[in-house]
Amino acid sequence: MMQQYLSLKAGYPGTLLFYRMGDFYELFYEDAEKAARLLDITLTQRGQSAGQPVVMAGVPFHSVETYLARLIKLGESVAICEQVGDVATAKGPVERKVVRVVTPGTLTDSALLSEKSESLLLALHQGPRNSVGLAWLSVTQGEVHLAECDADDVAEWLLRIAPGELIYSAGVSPAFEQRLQALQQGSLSAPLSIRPEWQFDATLGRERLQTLLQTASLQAWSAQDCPLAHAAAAALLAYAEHTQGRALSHVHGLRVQRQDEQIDLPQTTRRNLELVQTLRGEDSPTLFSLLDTCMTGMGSRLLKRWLLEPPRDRAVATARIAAITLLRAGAPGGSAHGGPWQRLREQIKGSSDVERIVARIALRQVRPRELTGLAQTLVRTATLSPLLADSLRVPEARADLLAELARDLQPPPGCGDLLTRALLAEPAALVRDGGVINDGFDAELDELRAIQTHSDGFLLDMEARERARTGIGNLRVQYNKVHGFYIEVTSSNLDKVPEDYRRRQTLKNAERYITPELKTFEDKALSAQERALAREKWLYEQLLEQLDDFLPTLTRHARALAALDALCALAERSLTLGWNAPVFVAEPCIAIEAGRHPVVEARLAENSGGSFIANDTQLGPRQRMQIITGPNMGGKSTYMRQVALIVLLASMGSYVPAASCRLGPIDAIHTRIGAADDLANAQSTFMLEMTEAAQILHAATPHSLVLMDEIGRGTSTFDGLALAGAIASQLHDKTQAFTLFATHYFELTEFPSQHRAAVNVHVSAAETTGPSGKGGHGIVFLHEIQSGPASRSYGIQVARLAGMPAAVLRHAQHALEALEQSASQSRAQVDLFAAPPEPELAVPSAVEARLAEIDPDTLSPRDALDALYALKKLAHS
Ligand SMILES: Nc1ncnc2c1ncn2[C@@H]1O[C@H](COP(=O)(O)OP(=O)(O)OP(=O)(O)O)[C@@H](O)[C@H]1O
Repeated sequence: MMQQYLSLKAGYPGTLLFYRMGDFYELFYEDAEKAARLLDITLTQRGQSAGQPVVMAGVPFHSVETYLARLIKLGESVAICEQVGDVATAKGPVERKVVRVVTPGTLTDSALLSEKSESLLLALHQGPRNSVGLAWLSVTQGEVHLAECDADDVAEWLLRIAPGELIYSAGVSPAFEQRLQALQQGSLSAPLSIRPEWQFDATLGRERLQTLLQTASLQAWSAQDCPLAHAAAAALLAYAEHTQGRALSHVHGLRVQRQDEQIDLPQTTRRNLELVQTLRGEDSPTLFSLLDTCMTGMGSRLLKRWLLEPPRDRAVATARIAAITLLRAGAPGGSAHGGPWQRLREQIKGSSDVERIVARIALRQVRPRELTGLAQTLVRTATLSPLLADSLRVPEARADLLAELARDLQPPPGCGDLLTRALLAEPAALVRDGGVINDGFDAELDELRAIQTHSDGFLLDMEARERARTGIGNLRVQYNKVHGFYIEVTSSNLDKVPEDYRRRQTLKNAERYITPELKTFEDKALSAQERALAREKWLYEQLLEQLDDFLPTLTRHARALAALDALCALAERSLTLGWNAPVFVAEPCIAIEAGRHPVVEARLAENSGGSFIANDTQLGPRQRMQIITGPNMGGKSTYMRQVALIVLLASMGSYVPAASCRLGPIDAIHTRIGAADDLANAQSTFMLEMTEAAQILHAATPHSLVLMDEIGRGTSTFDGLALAGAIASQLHDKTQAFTLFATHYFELTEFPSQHRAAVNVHVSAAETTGPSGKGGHGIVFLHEIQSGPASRSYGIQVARLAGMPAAVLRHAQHALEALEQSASQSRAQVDLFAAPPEPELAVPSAVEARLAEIDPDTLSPRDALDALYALKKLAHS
């Protein structure tokens, strides 16, 4: 057995091998030690192999899911090795095989997956000239994504895609590998797996994709010209198939993602705007947790994708908004109830996760109860298509989104019927136990089952006959799993036992016997049971084969169901939260009337902390920048974020929390908002602040929205002020992005007087007489954005609100007055925003000129070395 184990294990190095032995999965040697440490299970020793005691640890098979979940969470992979041979006939150890490998990026088991997010596997291929190919997929989803990018942008792509596991070639350069490892130890928590270099082959990748999609060319997906991504796809598919133990026959979709197709939402923006996670790393309250009232996991996952991947092209958002308008229509008096969305949602409610079930059918991992769930869902969703057509009067031929969904929502004919005929209404959890296939579906199974059913009658009959024959009134004929059939006679009646009874078992107060007649019956009944089980297994496999034909239609059905669910959620939100449809225009602008921050507003409503004060925003070619001042706690951050959230919601195709919103083209939302030190990456607050600001200055365009919150505050006043002024000038003059620039530097309120496209606005606050007339002044935040600069900063008043001791406040007030006096005498002579003198026109040095002539890609190693010596010489000459 150890030989068998070791040869299986050799195929799965670096993976924990769960070796099935009876009711346990056992692990041996290092695997056992590792599992014992990670799972806190007992390590034992048994027997000897090659003269050494065998170290082992095991987990019971019925609770394997719990252990798997814990290991996967820790980034481990597990190979599941089952007994596949016949235990009864096996000579030596029964045949075993690894049936699947469970890895963090290729999960398919509903118990291991999060309902609301995808588990993604991503392959990276390092190409020549600083370029990289990416390919990724969710095994439960049926779509492969491809992309190519610059090596410098890989981190941003990876953080955006957030894969659960990352694979790369053993042939990447050490520098590339180091970068990946640094990233993994930082913000990307995905485990890394190294695969052999030959698996990253572009031609192989293209062929594999073509086979999956059953086409001769990838042209229809505009995916023919990305060889680096093809190479990544080759390794991706090989690995995914290796883990599942079979081909991914349900993968029928392909998408090439290009950097300029989506609105760029860098990782900092996602974090700062708390889109799917709060700054503390919790799931709520976030924009997504507020939006997600979907009825199904598929709907939630799709909604999240819409939120995080808004396209730049407005066609998709326009179609979704039009669909939401139709779904809301007819709600009496604009109330939150009674629109078509509500009737549709009642039907969607309780639907199974068709998308994942489809994948599990294709991978032969589906459980009987998932299939009955699918059958019930198909019955429910069969009503959706006519309901959509009816309530919206959407003619089938119309080309809008809802009409398209209505078409795709028609369940594949015959599929539900096949499932209902084939499966019992409440089947057993596992096919292994039998009790899955419906009566009347298969004549042979029915016959085998009949033998078992008739056995009850036979036993009663025999019991009566034997009682009469022996005169033992309490004689019983029974069956149990361990001992089979037997006749039980209590001790007091043993003298009446006839000759032909053979003893089978002795109990405390009784004896159990078998007779030739009972033995013959037992053989027949038990073999019928065994044959029925085998027949059921076979029928189940046949059923899955038949279901394969429905997979493409079921995939479309699942997508349509998810999309309708997400649209209904957006319709419901828009009514419940009082949102309005945005309008897209061609000219660059962000014009918002009475905008609100949806999450802060909801929180205020929940805690009955007063109502949210709505604010307008006007940004356009003539007014591209707002310098926002006002007291701490006044609402500057809230205002800036609300503008970004409204822009994002509109771009994903949702109604928005504003009375009206006109939006021009947007290519990115950048944010620089103070957060905690990134200690893990050894960056100080100020370093991080400057790094993020620099990235924004490089990436932003006139179509970007930029949020800058208190830039420069991480260093000394003069440094900070000087940098903030210079950054504002760059954004205004060169980048020309729509910019919201909140600051506590009063000096910056001078900025608009010298920059035509900038204006001052401030959040208003009112001073009140101090609490209970004790002197000093209090402050009331009005949270209203008004034009012009703030008159003062109120820092000391806010400190008073925070409970600062009175002595400290008096001290601070005194110092403030002195500072203000000296500042007013010395300021004004400095022009913060004057452009610096141009640096002398630099003539390229001899070294630079020589460098420009070199093309590294055409150099042999020898030439490169020569060039290096030549450069060094030039530098010293
Ligand atoms: N428009 C508004 N209506 C109602 N309450 C608001 C509004 N804006 C902000 N608030 C409340 O004020 C609190 C503080 O707002 P915010 O953090 O935006 O202030 P800030 O001006 O950025 O402060 P600081 O300068 O200290 O960072 C919010 O948590 C929210 O409860």
